Amino acid sequence: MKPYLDAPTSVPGPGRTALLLVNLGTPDAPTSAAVRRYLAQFLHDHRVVELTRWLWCPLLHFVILPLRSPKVARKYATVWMQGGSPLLVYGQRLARQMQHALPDVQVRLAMRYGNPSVPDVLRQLQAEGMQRLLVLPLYPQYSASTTAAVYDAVSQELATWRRTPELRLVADYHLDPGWLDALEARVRAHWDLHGRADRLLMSFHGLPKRFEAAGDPYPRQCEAGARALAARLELADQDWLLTYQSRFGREEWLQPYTDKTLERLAGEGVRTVDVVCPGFASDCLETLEEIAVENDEVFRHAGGEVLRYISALNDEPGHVAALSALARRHLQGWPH
Ligand SMILES: C=CC1=C(C)c2cc3[nH]c(cc4nc(cc5[nH]c(cc1n2)c(C)c5CCC(=O)O)C(CCC(=O)O)=C4C)c(C)c3C=C
Ligand SMILES: [Fe+2]
Ligand SMILES: [Fe+2]
Repeated sequence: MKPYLDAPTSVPGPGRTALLLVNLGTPDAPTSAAVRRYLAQFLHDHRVVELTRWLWCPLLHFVILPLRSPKVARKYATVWMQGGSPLLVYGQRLARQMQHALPDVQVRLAMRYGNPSVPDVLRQLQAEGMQRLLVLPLYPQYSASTTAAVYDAVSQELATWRRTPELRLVADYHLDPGWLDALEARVRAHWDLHGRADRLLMSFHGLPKRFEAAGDPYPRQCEAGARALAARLELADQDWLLTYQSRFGREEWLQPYTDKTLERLAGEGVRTVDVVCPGFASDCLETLEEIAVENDEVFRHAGGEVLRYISALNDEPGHVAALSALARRHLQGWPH
């Protein structure tokens, strides 16, 4: 029998209720070794890659990690910030702002893969006397590959505790009015500054098409959120498009693909596009590099003139307010 991690005998600190924000994760450094460590953890998760390990492990260890790690490390180096990876830096700023908005709750950020890890942060909270835990995965749309993987990490850690906290898990917030308000304001602020492009592209992280057939609600939630945002922005059908980015591997992913759509639009004579990525709570490699650099090149190479990337909500006051209000609602009925 595995020994359980015992609760501390005296419970210090004011916060009995904790809010754990969890994002996907990121390497500790923009180096090949650090990226390899991170990708190895990420791509071993059965929620992310469902292939049998007899097949996947040799491919991962002998082909994907050696080839991909140095390449991806070079990309991370181009977006790296003073305090680390953008995903981590913006996440920490968001957590800090939300702590101000929720002073009676201990607000922490963890990463599903890499650091600060979910087990490490949960143990810190346990040492501080946590009795109730609300987990808010920073994914507006639910997917088994992201949201459920966060649930797994939390429950795997709590399975080793003798005294577990009361637990609530947020599934998604893809139609949350406060979150939509923040997104709408973000796009309108961009338009006020730069004017409107010919099209607004709403680009979401993709998923193998197989996930949709298996019942993952992700694509439906992306569509519903995109339609709601378009309605708030008073866009006509021909003025906006929903696309999926960040394909990984050879199989078919959700379509239409972002890069192919940009090529097509340029070919049809569209000169300018604004791109917003409503599935990313924080800017990261997939927005700052893949959209703002790679897809900008794709669009211009195909004859487009300007691709303007509209940054993620990050630690904007509207985002802080929306997620804090959302957390408040989920905390209802719990004493602090
Ligand atoms: C926002 C939702 C996300 C979904 C859904 C998602 C699914 C998914 N991703 C991969 C493979 C990779 N994703 C990578 C990076 C990455 N993915 C998300 C979000 C979602 N992924 C974020 C926020 C990030 C950025 C991390 C950062 O540090 O900036 C990567 C790593 C980068 C690379 O090697 O290209 C991979 C790999 C799969 C296979 C998948 C669904 C099954
Ligand atoms: Fe392996
Ligand atoms: Fe991803």
